[in-house]
Amino acid sequence: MTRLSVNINKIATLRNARGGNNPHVVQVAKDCEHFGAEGITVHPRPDERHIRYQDVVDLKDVVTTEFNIEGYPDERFFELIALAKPAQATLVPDGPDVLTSNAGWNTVAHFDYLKEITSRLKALGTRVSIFVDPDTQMVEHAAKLGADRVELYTEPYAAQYHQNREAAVAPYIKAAEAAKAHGIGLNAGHDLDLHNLAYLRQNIPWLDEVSIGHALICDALYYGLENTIQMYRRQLELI
Ligand SMILES: CC(=O)[C@@H](O)[C@H](O)COP(=O)(O)O
Ligand SMILES: NCC(=O)COP(=O)(O)O
Repeated sequence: MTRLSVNINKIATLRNARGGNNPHVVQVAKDCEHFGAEGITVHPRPDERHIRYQDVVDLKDVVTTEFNIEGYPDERFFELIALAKPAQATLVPDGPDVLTSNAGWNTVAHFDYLKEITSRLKALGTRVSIFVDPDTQMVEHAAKLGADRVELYTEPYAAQYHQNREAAVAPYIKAAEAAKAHGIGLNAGHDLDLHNLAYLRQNIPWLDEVSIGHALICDALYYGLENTIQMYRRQLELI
C-alpha cells in the first residue's frame, strides 16, 4: 500500500495572500484527512512564505494521520521537530533562497553531517527520511548513515514522463531496488500529478508514501478537494 500525504503548503500560500485566515490551514488539514489523505506534509521555509512555524505548532495536535515535516536541518527545524514530534522528518538540502526544492542530498559528500543530524532527530522519536536524487549510491549511503527512509526527488521523472515514460522511470526503479536491498523505506515526491502517479506506483509497488501538493491543490480548483484526494488515491490503487 502506498500512502498519500497531502502537502498543504499551497493552502498557506493562498491564506498569506490576504493576511487573514482564509483558507484556514488547520481546518484544511483536518478536511484533507477526512477526505482520505493518509498523511499531512508541510515544508516550512525560513522566509515563511507559505507554511509558518506557528502553523506547524497549530497542526501538531490536530493531525491524526502521519505528520511529515520537511526542511533543511537548521536549529529552527530541530526546535520545531522537538516541539511537534511528527511521525516523520524529511531532510531536504534547499538553501533559503530557492523557489522550490531542486535537488536531493549528496549523501556521500555529506555522510558524517547527515549521520549526526539523523541520529539527533531519531533521538527525538521521529522517523527520518532523506530527500535524494534517483541514484543508487545516494540511496545506499542514506541507508548506511542510519536513515529510515529515502524520498526520491521526482521532478526529473515528471519532466520526462510525457516524452518517454519508460526512460523516465528507469532510474527510479533502480534507486527503489537499492532501497529495498538496503532495508530502508521508500517515499517519493515533487511534481507528481494525476498523469504520472499511477505509472510510478505500478513500476515501484513497494513505494511506501508519496507527498503531493502543488498539482493536487491546482486540481482541487477544478474537481474540489474531496474528489481530488479520492482521484489521487485511486491512482495509487490501480495495480
Ligand atoms: C521536498 C519537496 O519536493 C517539496 O517539499 C516541495 O519542494 C514543496 O515545496 P514548495 O511548496 O515550497 O515548493
Ligand atoms: N515532498 C514533496 C512534496 O511534499 C510536494 O511536492 P509538490 O507536489 O508540491 O511538487
